[in-house]
Amino acid sequence: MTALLRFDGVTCVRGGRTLFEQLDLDVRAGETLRLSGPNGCGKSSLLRLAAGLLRPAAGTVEAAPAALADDALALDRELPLVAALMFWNGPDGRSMEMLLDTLNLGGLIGVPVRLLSTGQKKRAALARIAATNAPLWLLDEPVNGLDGEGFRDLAELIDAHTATGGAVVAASHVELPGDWRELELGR
Ligand SMILES: Nc1ncnc2c1ncn2[C@@H]1O[C@H](COP(=O)(O)OP(=O)(O)OP(=O)(O)O)[C@@H](O)[C@H]1O
Repeated sequence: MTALLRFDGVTCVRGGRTLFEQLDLDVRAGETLRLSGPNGCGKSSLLRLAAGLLRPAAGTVEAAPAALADDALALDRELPLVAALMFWNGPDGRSMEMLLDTLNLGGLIGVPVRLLSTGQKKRAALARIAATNAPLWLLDEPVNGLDGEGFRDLAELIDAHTATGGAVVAASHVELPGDWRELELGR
């Protein structure tokens, strides 16, 4: 199996504080990894390292093309939802119609992004990730704001992604639907 993410002896320092040291990690095609641990232990920082947005203080990070969903919605707030999402629709990305349907966003395609509710924005962020053709999904607290149905929709999206050779790394304080390998930081 191909590794879509590999950390080799990675040390992460932020604001002069060492969050983790000498971390080795492999995430392969078809795998899902949940990052857990207390507030401030470095879960989001690990995702940013994987996305190439942060440099390790030591060690190396190798990653396949990645899509990150964190606090930044990264969708034009003034555009109707479907137009904002189309910006991210990679040439080999999933069909937008199928995505909107899976995430129960079909009725909102003409609504400007800024008017979406918290849970709808979360769904839109997940649609953005899935609209790219990035094999590695990096999700920061993906179920925050989602209702029970959203939880199931996320599971369906992740299953489809891993079944087609993708991988997912998610930082979450709560259990996520499906089978996840777990990495606890800050111990
Ligand atoms: N830009 C920055 N400059 C300096 N320190 C930062 C920066 N961003 C984050 N930190 C610090 O790095 C540490 C880890 O933050 P991070 O967001 O990775 O934690 P986390 O495990 O995701 O936390 P939470 O569970 O609260 O989301 C925190 O102490 C935070 O204050």
